[in-house]
Amino acid sequence: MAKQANLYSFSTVDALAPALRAYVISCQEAGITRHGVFKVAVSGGSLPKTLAQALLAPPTSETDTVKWDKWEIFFADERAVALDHPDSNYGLLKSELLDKLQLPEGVKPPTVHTIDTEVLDDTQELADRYEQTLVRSFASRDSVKLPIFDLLLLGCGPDGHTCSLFPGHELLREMNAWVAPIDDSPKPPPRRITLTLPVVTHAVKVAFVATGGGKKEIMKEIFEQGKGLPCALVNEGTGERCSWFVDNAAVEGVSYPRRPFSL
Ligand SMILES: O=C(O)[C@H](O)[C@@H](O)[C@H](O)[C@H](O)COP(=O)(O)O
Repeated sequence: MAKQANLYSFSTVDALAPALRAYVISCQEAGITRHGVFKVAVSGGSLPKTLAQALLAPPTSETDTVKWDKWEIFFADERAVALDHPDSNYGLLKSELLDKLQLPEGVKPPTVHTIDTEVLDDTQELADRYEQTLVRSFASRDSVKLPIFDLLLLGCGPDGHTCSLFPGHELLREMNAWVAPIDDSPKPPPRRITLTLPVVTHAVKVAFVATGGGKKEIMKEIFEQGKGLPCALVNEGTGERCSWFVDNAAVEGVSYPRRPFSL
């Protein structure tokens, strides 16, 4: 039987954060070994806050280092708004994490790939331009069928959506584009762009962060039934390459086996 997603559950977000940090750093090291940089995409929602808690903590050993200068940060999904708009995922990551980095002198900040805000009125063009950004980073679209992120850091919505891939939406069937527009997102704001499912499932590693009791019903559905929910499709498409970092409240009553966290 194919190996399944890892479910790591912690008593609190405070207990989850150090494990998430260790996991991200191990993905960073693998990325640097593979191609000299760490290519990671992040979502919006509550993720940037938890990520900041994990990554802004002081190092506990010599190898426990976030090598920011090697990071290339992309957005797993982004809202079609200006970068300083309160709905911007970039804006959220900036205020929660990027603005708080204390880089030693001479260390360059991470490279952050934002959307092209010149074309906010046209989500197809916005998606196409973001795809071109990916093409430039991941080599030409002709030579690479799909980009391979070192890590995707994702959230899980109360309806089982992830990135801006919503249950039952036609975007789940998109097999060609790397980045797609959506104009009718059920979660506001409606106009967004998102990585497509094949890109998500092609990543070296995928990590979900889901916390709080508000997630327990959907976690039951994802892990016990699946029913074509976007998060379940990611689990199926990635198997053991996928890891869930959750708190106990989010998986109360979920029968899927938890694993003790280890790298
Ligand atoms: O921009 C977005 O809306 C997100 O990328 C979205 O996919 C988010 O990750 C989930 O809705 C979970 O959000 P929470 O972590 O806040 O529940």
